[in-house]
Amino acid sequence: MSFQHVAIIGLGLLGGSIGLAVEAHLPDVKTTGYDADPAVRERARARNLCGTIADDPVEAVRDADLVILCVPVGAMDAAAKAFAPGLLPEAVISDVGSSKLSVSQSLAKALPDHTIIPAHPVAGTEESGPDAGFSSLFHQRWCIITPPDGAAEGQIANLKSFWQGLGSTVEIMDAKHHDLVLAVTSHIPHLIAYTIVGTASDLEEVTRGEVIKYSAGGFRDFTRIAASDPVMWRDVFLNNRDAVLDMLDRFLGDLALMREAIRAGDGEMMFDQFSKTRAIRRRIVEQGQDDARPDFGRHDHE
Ligand SMILES: NC(=O)C1=CN([C@@H]2O[C@H](COP(=O)(O)OP(=O)(O)OC[C@H]3O[C@@H](n4cnc5c(N)ncnc54)[C@H](O)[C@@H]3O)[C@@H](O)[C@H]2O)C=CC1
Ligand SMILES: O=C(O)C(=O)Cc1ccc(O)cc1
Repeated sequence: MSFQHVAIIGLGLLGGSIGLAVEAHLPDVKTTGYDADPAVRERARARNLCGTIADDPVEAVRDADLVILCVPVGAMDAAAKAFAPGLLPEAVISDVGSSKLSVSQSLAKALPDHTIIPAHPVAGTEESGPDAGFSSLFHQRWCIITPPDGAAEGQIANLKSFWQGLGSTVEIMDAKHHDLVLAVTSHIPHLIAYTIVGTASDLEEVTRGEVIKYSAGGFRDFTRIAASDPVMWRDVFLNNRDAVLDMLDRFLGDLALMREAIRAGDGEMMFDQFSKTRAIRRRIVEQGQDDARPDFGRHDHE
């Protein structure tokens, strides 16, 4: 049986978007939301992000058959402990965290008597907070579900059809593998953006306004990513340390090869490398996965 009452814990970009998407696509499913920040709850009420906004985490999950944690990965444990006393015994617990292994382990520890099926909608923007959410965020985006060993097939299928209902394509993956793949496709790109924007602004010359003035170059694309939420990304690097360090070593090795090519004037090496990466970009665009434009798909954004 599919879920009938979803509790959403954390009403920022992801939580708010889930609330709006359920209303738009699964109107028979009831939603109750909760956020630890009263100002966020107020905005959530004003925007009707959920059918009901509760002022208490225990009240928020009462009667819910699916609870989705939409808080920074470092806050999952505290958020789960706060609503635990209100849970139905049969409630399924899921989340949307950007890293999966440590979240899976901390939720299993915080809620030992419940079924936990973590997930990661690979859909987002650099914005955050209750005003950032929009109902089409998950359209034609991947959602990766990472069920622990022994999770009930029926509950996995229910979660899968929930995300399909919001417009996503679902993939099932092992949590550790997820963390390795996302380290290279999402976490390290964010780290590079944060670093290059920091490096540029630390330089004496560019602090005189030139960063902004000439930002039409490649730098501008990095500034979008580097504007992402600092709490969320701090938590991702604290919680996916091993996979990020592993992939960072690989990346730094490749960067050192590029430095050598530049030092040696090896134009052939650079041309070959840049041609390969251009082909990758063209493949992504052909597959319709170019969502880099900030306003992509936000038809209902207020
Ligand atoms: N921003 C993005 O593009 C994406 C984010 N994610 C993941 O989704 C999760 C949420 O991210 P966003 O919605 O972007 O963040 P956000 O900052 O927009 O919203 C998070 C909300 O959680 C609330 N919160 C923090 N601790 C809490 C607690 N203990 N109990 C209740 N509420 C609490 C905050 O007050 C805030 O309103 C993170 O785990 C992130 O890794 C996943 C995919 C994309
Ligand atoms: O804004 C962007 O380009 C993103 O990469 C959004 C994003 C951020 C974190 C995720 O776990 C998934 C997607």
